[in-house]
Amino acid sequence: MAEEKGFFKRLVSGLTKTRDNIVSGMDSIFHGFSHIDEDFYEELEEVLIMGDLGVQATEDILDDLREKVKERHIKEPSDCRQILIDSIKEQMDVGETAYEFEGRTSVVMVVGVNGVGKTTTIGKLAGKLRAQNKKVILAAADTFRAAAGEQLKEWANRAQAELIGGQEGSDPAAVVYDAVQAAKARHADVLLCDTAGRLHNKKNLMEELRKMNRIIDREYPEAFRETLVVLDATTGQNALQQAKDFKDVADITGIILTKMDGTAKGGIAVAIQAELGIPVKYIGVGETIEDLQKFDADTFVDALFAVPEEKEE
Ligand SMILES: Nc1nc2c(ncn2[C@@H]2O[C@H](COP(=O)(O)OP(=O)(O)OP(=O)(O)O)[C@@H](O)[C@H]2O)c(=O)[nH]1
Repeated sequence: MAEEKGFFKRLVSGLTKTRDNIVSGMDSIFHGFSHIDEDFYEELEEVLIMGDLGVQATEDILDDLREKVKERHIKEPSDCRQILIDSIKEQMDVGETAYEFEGRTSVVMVVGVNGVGKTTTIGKLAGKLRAQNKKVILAAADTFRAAAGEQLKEWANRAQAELIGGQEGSDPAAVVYDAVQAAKARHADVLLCDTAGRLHNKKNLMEELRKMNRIIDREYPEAFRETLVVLDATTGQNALQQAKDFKDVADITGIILTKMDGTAKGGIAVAIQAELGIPVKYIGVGETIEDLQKFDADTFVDALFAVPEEKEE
């Protein structure tokens, strides 16, 4: 319980810039307007768009707000605050997020373009699983980028996980094949595959991912499967676009949003869940191995709209 409280506090403080960007703007609208009119909705719309909630989610949230204002005969702008909070939660609802792979023999494919924090995130995830006493193997199947393998090796050491790699420029599918054999032989709980994410050639990327998936299907049919996309929250709408692009080429089961600490663009989590219906499973909140947290939309929205002073003890 105390830990939960600490977690919420940290989340509240980590979201300071996002809060300044979205909630402060909203609150000044709720207090600045004396009645609810078109200008009121327009200004709210601007704040939501500027807060990276995305065009689609913003429209849906405001449609819902308009409807409820009408239904409930609401006159006071400030009475809209709670409706808006509930509406954001509703738009983000993707059902209960499952973390089944954490408790089963599984293969987790991790995709994401260079620079988003993919390697760091895989290291953190390996650390998290190791802390649960799982046997973890990492596959360095991002053979395209020089030094990616080296960096992953460091993380593997840190997390005490085993690393299966290949030569730079070698076939990623061959690395995955070797890693699957190792995972089976050593009775690994989770095989985490660091795969390349070069989005400029979607057809090749799709082929590459298909090839890897075929190998896993054939060689390791008993393994539970998960495909996670790593996105950099600080890139806002670009992150949303990347998620869409990856969704086009693979069956994405979850998203990891990195660099949520200190960004003003945390609203992107709303856009991703509302527009794509894919759960954000984890958020990165710093550079160390402990800085990966499970994401829960309701807690996120509550933390975003929390008044920080009130949460201090
Ligand atoms: N503040 C912060 N920094 C992070 C987070 N995740 C990653 N980083 C940093 O982002 C930088 C890039 O991370 P890498 O893991 O090298 O990301 P990458 O370049 O995507 O790796 P590849 O995809 O393998 O090329 C590093 O300096 C990380 O420490 C996070 O959640 N918060």
